[in-house]
Amino acid sequence: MSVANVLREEPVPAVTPGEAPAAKAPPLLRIKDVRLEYTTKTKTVVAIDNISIDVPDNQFAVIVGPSGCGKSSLLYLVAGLNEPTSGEILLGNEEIDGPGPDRGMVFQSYTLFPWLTVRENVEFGLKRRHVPAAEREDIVNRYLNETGLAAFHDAYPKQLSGGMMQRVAIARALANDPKILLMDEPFGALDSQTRNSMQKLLLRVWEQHKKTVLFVTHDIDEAILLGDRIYVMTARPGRLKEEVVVPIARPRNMDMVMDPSFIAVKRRILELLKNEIKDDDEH
Ligand SMILES: Nc1ncnc2c1ncn2[C@@H]1O[C@H](COP(=O)(O)OP(=O)(O)OP(=O)(O)O)[C@@H](O)[C@H]1O
Repeated sequence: MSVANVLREEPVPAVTPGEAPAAKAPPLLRIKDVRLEYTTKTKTVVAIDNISIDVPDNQFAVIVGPSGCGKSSLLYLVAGLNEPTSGEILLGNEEIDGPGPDRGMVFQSYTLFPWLTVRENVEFGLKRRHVPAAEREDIVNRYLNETGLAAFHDAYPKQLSGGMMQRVAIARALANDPKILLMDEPFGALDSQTRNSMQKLLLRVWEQHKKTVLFVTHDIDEAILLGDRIYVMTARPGRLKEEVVVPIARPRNMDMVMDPSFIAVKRRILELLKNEIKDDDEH
């Protein structure tokens, strides 16, 4: 559901969110005073301004914000695909200065290698790191099973639906055992039914591994369903408006979208976004 759609929903009674269990682990990801400018021939655009975020280990962190506020740009900085104009980003205690296998990426667009089978795609990073064949096979089989792909292990990407391709992308990212999974609207191109089943799958897989995730989405329901904490950004230049902790117990499922605690969090996020969405068309 888009932000605009959510904003048109009927009002619901106000409910105060309860306290979430405090995150005990120290931050795995530290984004410190980050500013990002894009300079083109004619102008300089400040995409992100002075963002500081600490994501604790084993947390599912979600970024929401108006279109063009710098969500993908922030994820690309964490991925090491671009550098901040100022500020720094630390993973563990190390400053990020380029892409690395400690970060697994899943994008909205399909990024599988078309010439490799499902199995070979999932195996790709393991092979590059010279993981022994028997171990590789165990790891790949495990993730193929967990993502429901075992029966399709010999298929090529062009034979798969969008949802199936994203399953492969998730399995491929997890097989490398990254410290953090970076997901940029991974279900944004899927129809709503496939999207729901992918959310279910991701919840199931995440409950199992509790891998730290940084997930970008426009979909507020998706953010609350998946996230432990949601970072709400302002319109461009993107700044952190508020960190909203999601006080909803796990395991979670789709039925929870009608729970008072879910609705209370949604109201809070919509309130935070209300003044930001107005500028949407300018980007
Ligand atoms: N390579 C680039 N050169 C110049 N400007 C850019 C570049 N990439 C992004 N921008 C601008 O930076 C701002 C942030 O873009 P970004 O894609 O990070 O936002 P977003 O929040 O992910 O947007 P959306 O929700 O629409 O996907 C936008 O105004 C965009 O036009």
